[in-house]
Order: sequence, then C-alpha cells, then structure tokens
Amino acid sequence: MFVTTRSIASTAKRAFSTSAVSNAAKVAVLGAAGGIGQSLSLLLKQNPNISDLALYDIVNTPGVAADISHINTNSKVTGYVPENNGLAKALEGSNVVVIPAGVPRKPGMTRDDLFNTNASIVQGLADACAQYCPTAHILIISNPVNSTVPIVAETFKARGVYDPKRLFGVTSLDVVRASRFVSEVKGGDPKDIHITVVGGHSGVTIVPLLSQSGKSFTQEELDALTHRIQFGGDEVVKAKDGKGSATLSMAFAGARFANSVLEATVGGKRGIVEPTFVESPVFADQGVEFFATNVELGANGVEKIHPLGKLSAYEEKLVEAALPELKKNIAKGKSFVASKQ
Ligand SMILES: NC(=O)c1ccc[n+]([C@@H]2O[C@H](COP(=O)([O-])OP(=O)(O)OC[C@H]3O[C@@H](n4cnc5c(N)ncnc54)[C@H](O)[C@@H]3O)[C@@H](O)[C@H]2O)c1
Ligand SMILES: O=C(O)C[C@H](O)C(=O)O
Repeated sequence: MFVTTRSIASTAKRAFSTSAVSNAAKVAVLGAAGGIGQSLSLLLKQNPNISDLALYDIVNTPGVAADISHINTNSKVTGYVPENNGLAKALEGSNVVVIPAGVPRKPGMTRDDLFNTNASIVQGLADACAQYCPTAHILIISNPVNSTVPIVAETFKARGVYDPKRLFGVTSLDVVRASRFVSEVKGGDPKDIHITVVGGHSGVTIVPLLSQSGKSFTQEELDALTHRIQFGGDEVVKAKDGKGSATLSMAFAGARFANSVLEATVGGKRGIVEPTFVESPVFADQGVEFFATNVELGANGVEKIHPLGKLSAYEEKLVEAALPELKKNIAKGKSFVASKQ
C-alpha cells in the first residue's frame, strides 16, 4: 500500500531530478517500522544526499512514513507494506538498501539464537533486492550479521547478480561504542578517538585493535575495555530487560554508515574509510571468506580493503579466537541458502 499515490516510475525519475543536491539518491529501509528502522529513517530524512526514502515493513509503514514525511527536508518519503507489490515498489530504483528487519535478542540469547527466524527474513528480502535493484548497495544490520551477510551473498549468486563490492555488514556500532568506552577510561572527546575494530559482529568475533589507537593501556584496562566492546550489545539487552536490543545507538551508527556509502557512491567523494564486514581476502586463505576491517569506499562500493596492520601479541590471540567462530557462522549462512535450493 502506498502512502502517496505517486507511481514508482515517477518516484525513480524524481530521485535524480528534483533534490537539493544533483547526485541525490533513493534509499530503501526494510524493517522500517521497527525499533532501529524508525529511528534510522528519521535520521535518513535529514540526509541531503537522499531524494527518495522508501520505507518498507510487513506492518505499520504507512503511519511511520506519513509521520516522517512532514519533516521539512527535501526528500520524498513513501511507505510500503507487502500488499500491492509493496516490496518491489520500495526497491525499484534504489541506490542503497538498508536492512534492519528481523527479531532482536532477549536476555540470555546469543545473536546466533536469532538465526532460525532472521535467516529466512533476510533471504526473502535479499531475493527481492536481487530481482528489483540488483546493483544497489546492500547494508545488512539484521543479526546474526556474521551469517546474514553470507546469506545475502549466496542469494544474489543464485540470481547471478552478486557483486561483492556492493554488500556490507554494518559493524559501525562496535566502533562507535569503542570510541565512547575508551573516552570514559582515558578522557577526551570520543569523536577524536579512533579505534579500529575488526573481525565480525558477535562476542569474541569483535576484535578491537586498541594498540593502534595511539593510547597506552594497562593490562587491566585492556581486558576490561576489550570485554566491554565485545559484549556491549549485552549491556543494552540486559537493561532493556526483554524489550529488545540496541535501537537508538544502532540507528546513529547505521545512518553514519549509510551516509558514507552515499557520499562515496552517488556523491563521488573519495577517501572515505569505514569499518564493515565484507567479502575479504584478509583471512580467505584460512577459509574465512568474510571479515570486517577498515574499508575505503569508492564509486562502486568497496574500493580497497585495508589490511589488519600491526597487532600486539594480545590482539593476535583475539584474532585467533575469532577465526573459528567466524568460519562456523559463515558456513551456517551459506548452507542455509544451499538447503533451500
Ligand atoms: N548490526 C548491528 O550492530 C545491530 C545492532 C542492533 C540490532 N541489530 C539487529 O537488527 C534487527 C532489528 O532490531 P530491532 O530492534 O529494530 O527489532 P524490531 O523488532 O524493533 O524491528 C524489526 C522490524 O522488522 C520487521 N520485519 C520482520 N519481518 C520482516 C520482513 N519479512 N520484511 C520486512 N520487515 C520485517 C518487523 O515488523 C519489525 O518492525 C535484529 O535482528 C537485531 O538483532 C543489529
Ligand atoms: O546485541 C544485540 O543483539 C544487538 C546488536 O548486535 C548490538 O551489538 O547491540
């Protein structure tokens, strides 16, 4: 169902003609009525690089879209639900698709416990993206990211449209948390504290490289900060006490990552580097096909995958612990898609 009566054809045309900036884009949010989806859509409405914001969910998007559409920025907001081919209409002409659809954790659950529900949701949405916007940049927030990203890759491969440069697992929240948590211990403005976080997005697969921050830490600080960055999500899950996981900080981190992708792709800006979980050569020789490191973004998405850089002995051990878990998570995502074919 449309919130406005405009046809999808006119939506697509407008995406490149009547915005405040000449290179403005269409962005679709799938899962837009959820905790992350609503706040993320609110932040994206303030982004001048976006001319069309298409909000899709299985419920409630007409209301969310009507509400956000009153904000006085240039972008046009449309809301879609599955009826009347809503998903196809939301996706057609999209330059970027952000996916926070799926269930969040409750206390006592791991992200992998979400697999049974979220794998099918993500696969279904990925299959629609492969059909209706095969060249869009796909940003995956839905957990478990270590498995949902390979699910999207395999789904795109099955349709013959996979481009590894255009698929990103969003790990920005780990980096946002790391700079905040380090500032709490060491002082300073978190915006000036840059912590590289590599690996994946769950527990021991989240590997902060504190030795590269230019700051010095006692062993006690290293242990405490590393644990807090790896398990920061649990703090929010526990505090929300059964009402979900991080939504507001995730929306902030997701909007920042989406903006970087837009600036590099449709905006033509060069030299933007973001941490993200992508198909990567860094540990491919050890059978780990996807890995998060800093990635330079370019016109076609992934431009250059940065290496790990120099690691301390402590960090080498963290990476060693992350690799088998990552390998298992990636294999689980791939075999899920294979089992459906
Ligand atoms: N990558 C990260 O760093 C990160 C951070 C926080 C949360 N997450 C994950 O993001 C996901 C969403 O979290 P949330 O708190 O927003 O959950 P939520 O339950 O508040 O919202 C999820 C939304 O997805 C929608 N949805 C379900 N199936 C759908 C489908 N087939 N198509 C479209 N929409 C569908 C639901 O209707 C709901 O509105 C969870 O899997 C969570 O674990 C990831
Ligand atoms: O912890 C979660 O389940 C949500 C998210 O992955 C997070 O890191 O906050």
